[in-house]
Amino acid sequence: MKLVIKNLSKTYKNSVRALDNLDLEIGAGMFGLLGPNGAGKSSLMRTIATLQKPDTGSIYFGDINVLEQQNEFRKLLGYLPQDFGVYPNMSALDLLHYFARLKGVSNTSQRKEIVDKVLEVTNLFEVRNKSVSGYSGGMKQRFGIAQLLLNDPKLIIVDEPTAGLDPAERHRFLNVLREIGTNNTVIFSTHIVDDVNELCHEMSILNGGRLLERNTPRVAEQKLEGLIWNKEVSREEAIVYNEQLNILSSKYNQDNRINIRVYSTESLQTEGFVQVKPNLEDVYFVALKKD
Ligand SMILES: Nc1ncnc2c1ncn2[C@@H]1O[C@H](COP(=O)(O)OP(=O)(O)OP(=O)(O)O)[C@@H](O)[C@H]1O
Repeated sequence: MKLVIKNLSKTYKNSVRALDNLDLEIGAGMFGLLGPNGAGKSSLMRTIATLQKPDTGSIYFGDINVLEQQNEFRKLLGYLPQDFGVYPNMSALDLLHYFARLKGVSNTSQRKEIVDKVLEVTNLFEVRNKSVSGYSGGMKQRFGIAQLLLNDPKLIIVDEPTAGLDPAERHRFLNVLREIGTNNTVIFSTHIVDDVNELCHEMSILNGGRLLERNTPRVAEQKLEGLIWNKEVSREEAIVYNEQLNILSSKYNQDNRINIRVYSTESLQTEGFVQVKPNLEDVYFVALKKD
């Protein structure tokens, strides 16, 4: 089923326009919503999850009018918010059985089957008898996924799930998402470019409540072919180039020199720059700069 968003706008009481006439269509698979802090990602996610109302616009999931038929839509939705509250001192197994009962799975053997399955998918089966309140950040995030999978959602929304995870936990988490993304529509927001790179077959960049780029990560990179230049410079040179050129990123290397990546439609070869293969970070920074 397709998610179709049209003309979505939201201005908060403090006059911040968090969503600005946004149009978006998302089909099956893993969709990455990439944007800096304050871009409006959570506002969009909360609006789709029917937790807040937009000022204008419509959202359809298949034939369901999301803003009008909230109860029907929520049965198909799994939502993992950016922060969720504190968990009680209960094991993952007991908590999932409890949630499953709340969701109406009253048959014991059926419930056991569902709970065991979501524990397997999220790689928590081994630690199912440990208290969730004692889980690491990554395990808690995976538990969040386990509990949203209980009612077999058709649309899954995860809002910045990898923020604050260490690299190993981040990878474990991304692997779980990859698994569930093969059979579902998953919208995944993040400010980490590599998350999208590793995971998403389609992506969009959000800034100031507007969508800047909608593409597959690879096609977005190809569009910058020939336009990205790299040079290793001193700190002083970097300051000068910063005045003259469109620097996308500057990274110190081990010799305390700086690799600058520049976007330029004109050749910078005579300046000693080397043309490099565009990456998704370039795509992201070019889109934000042009905005
Ligand atoms: N309830 C609210 N009341 C007023 N302003 C808000 C509210 N929620 C968000 N905002 C503002 O709206 C803008 C978009 O915020 P939002 O949380 O949607 O962005 P985000 O992309 O999720 O950012 P982050 O990565 O920091 O979570 C920001 O300027 C934020 O300060």
